[in-house]
Amino acid sequence: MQRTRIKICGITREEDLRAAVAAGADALGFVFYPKSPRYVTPERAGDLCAALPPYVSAVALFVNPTADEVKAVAAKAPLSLIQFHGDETTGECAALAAEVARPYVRAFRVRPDTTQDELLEYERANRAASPWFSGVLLDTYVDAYGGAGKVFDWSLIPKELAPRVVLSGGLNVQNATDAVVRVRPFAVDVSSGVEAQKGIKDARKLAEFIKAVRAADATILSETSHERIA
Ligand SMILES: O=C(O)c1ccccc1N[C@@H]1O[C@H](COP(=O)(O)O)[C@@H](O)[C@H]1O
Repeated sequence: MQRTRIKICGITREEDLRAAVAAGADALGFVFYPKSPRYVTPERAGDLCAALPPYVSAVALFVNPTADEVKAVAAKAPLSLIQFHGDETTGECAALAAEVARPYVRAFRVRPDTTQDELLEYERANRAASPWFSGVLLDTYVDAYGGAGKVFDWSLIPKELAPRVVLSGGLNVQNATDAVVRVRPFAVDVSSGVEAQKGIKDARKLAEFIKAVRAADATILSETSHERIA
């Protein structure tokens, strides 16, 4: 069993970046969607990324970007991965990622009537579309693009897809352990659940969130080693 990877999204300040890294985050997200309260300019992201140690990834989150916007970010900040979180098409994501030669995850915003077949087909089609496609991120459908703090029904996630997905949408200190034990995703992504206010992280919530995910990892490990012995 691998440990669950953790991304903290919506970093706008160096002290939050340092707190997330100190707490054990694997990846940090920078939001390049001007309407978000967590928006940072490409220049600001570049400055913040200068404080990143090795082996911690920088993720660039876009909502319906132009090629020039993606290129401007790639030129200013050392991003490892793109997160497309808007209404981009499969082909647009593939073309934009190829243009800057970066892997990407693509958000699917889950509705109450989303089917398991729809989610499996979404992953299949994206994987077929581009060698830069890295995986599906599942968020909750709301009347906005993201960072809304709303949970969706995790039982909609197909069992065979779960080990490859990034689970997001309304995760927080209270539900993180349960989310990981129930879904067993590859990674989790949190933004508003570890904030003191919009765009400002809370160092204590960050540390507790990461502890809660690690507690889930320990539970899963002990369950799987019991299964192996039995
Ligand atoms: O964080 C934002 O401001 C944001 C804006 C536009 C699209 C996505 C955004 N964030 C992503 O939304 C999900 C869920 O966030 P939350 O934990 O429920 O607040 C997450 O993947 C963020 O990366």
